[in-house]
Amino acid sequence: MPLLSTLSHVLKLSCNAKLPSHITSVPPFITFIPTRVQSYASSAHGKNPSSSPPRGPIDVSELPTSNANEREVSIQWDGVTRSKYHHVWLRDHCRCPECFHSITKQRLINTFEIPPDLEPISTRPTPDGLEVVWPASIGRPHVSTYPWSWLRGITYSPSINRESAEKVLWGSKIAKDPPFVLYDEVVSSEYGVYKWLSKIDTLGFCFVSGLPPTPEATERLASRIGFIRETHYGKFWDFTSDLARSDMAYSNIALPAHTDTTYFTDPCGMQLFHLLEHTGGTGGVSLLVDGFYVASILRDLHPDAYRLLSTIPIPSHAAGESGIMYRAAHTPLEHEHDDGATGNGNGRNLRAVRWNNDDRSALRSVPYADVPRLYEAMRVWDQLVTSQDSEYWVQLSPGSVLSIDNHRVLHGRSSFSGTRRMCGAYIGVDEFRSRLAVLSERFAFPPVSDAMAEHGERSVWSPDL
Ligand SMILES: C[N+](C)(C)CCCC[C@H](N)C(=O)O
Ligand SMILES: O=C(O)CCC(=O)C(=O)O
Repeated sequence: MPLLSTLSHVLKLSCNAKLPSHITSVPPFITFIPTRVQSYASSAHGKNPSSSPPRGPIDVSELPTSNANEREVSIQWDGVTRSKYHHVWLRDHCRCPECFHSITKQRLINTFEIPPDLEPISTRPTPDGLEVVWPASIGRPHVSTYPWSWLRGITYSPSINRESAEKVLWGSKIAKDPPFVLYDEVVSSEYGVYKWLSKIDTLGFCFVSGLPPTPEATERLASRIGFIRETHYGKFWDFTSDLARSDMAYSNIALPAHTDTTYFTDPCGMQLFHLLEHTGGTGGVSLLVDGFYVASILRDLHPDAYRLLSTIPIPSHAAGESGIMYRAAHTPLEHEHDDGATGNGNGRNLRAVRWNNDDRSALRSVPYADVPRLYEAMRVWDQLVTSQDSEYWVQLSPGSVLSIDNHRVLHGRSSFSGTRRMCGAYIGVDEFRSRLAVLSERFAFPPVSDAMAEHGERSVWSPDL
């Protein structure tokens, strides 16, 4: 299902807001977009088309104009849009074979030999880009040419909103049409993996259906993303309620909505769950909650609670085994290098949700005055997480894998009786993002870069470098 129709469909599903008074009825094809749906920039991949540079060669008659002063080069893109680039920045970003390794994509130039007061001998707009001639530093002048599309896409003055693929937030109504892909397509084609990972990147989870109900098929699926992340639970896990590991996941009690491995400084990025068997009992229903959706509600309705959960690190531990003592502290709401959440509480660059109240350690370093307010903030957060509007309960079954973005979607389960066997694996967030970024170079639209579109190879001017 194309993203747009997914978007409108999911928005319809998650829309609980009342219609504005002037709208008395909405034809089925029109989607009322609740104010709460925000796009969260993720550092995963791709670029929002609106921030993408102009594609392809520029018509010579429409070349941008440029001029240089003692500090920077200004480029006038059109009548109203202008960008400025410091000379030292331009020289440092030369990507000719002398300054940048075309195969390893690593810098060769020594940044710190560039004179801080460097000025170009000349700058000239050309059909291939901005040509800059630098004074001789090693015997002869150095000529750099910067493609227009690269300069436009990387402009930092003015900076552009580099939102990547938007996140589509959801509530309980996602149950009507949850995202899924087919196992055969994922194991047989790169495009199938791209579809799968794109859905996880956009929605935070995705089912993969049509698997053989075996650990082997599940492990094969996990390896389509990258290497499995081994932890103190082992590499590929196959578990039941026998307390084989000293963690309540290895029991039959209910687990409230949480994210895993909050006790790691780098919590696992993805996890796969495959229910292989449940006999002789009931329960064990799985729970999913979109942490980004809940955070958007918290930010709009309880900004003080949002700010507290964005600024106070909460400690967690894993200490069930005598030879294990993992400890780490994270703010439950973690942002891109954005001080918005700590400053004016806008927090529009939410990067991750870290929440596991059962694994939380003693609160030992919260300022006295903040303790009551922090408990109130956690209570409000918990009320939103456990609300009917947020909770998506789903009964897993053999042959279908649940894959989750553990930096966004909380998961849990109801208690159960009988014999229940679950297998799965963790994947590192960087493995997930790298795999999706590489697939996006081939399959994303619009193409990530002209070189990829034209030659199918990664250019030194790739906007992701
Ligand atoms: C997934 N697997 C059963 C292997 C481990 C579960 C770990 C659960 C732990 N309390 C946490 O939240 O990280
Ligand atoms: O048993 C389940 O369905 C989920 C267990 C769980 O929450 C976990 O392993 O983190």
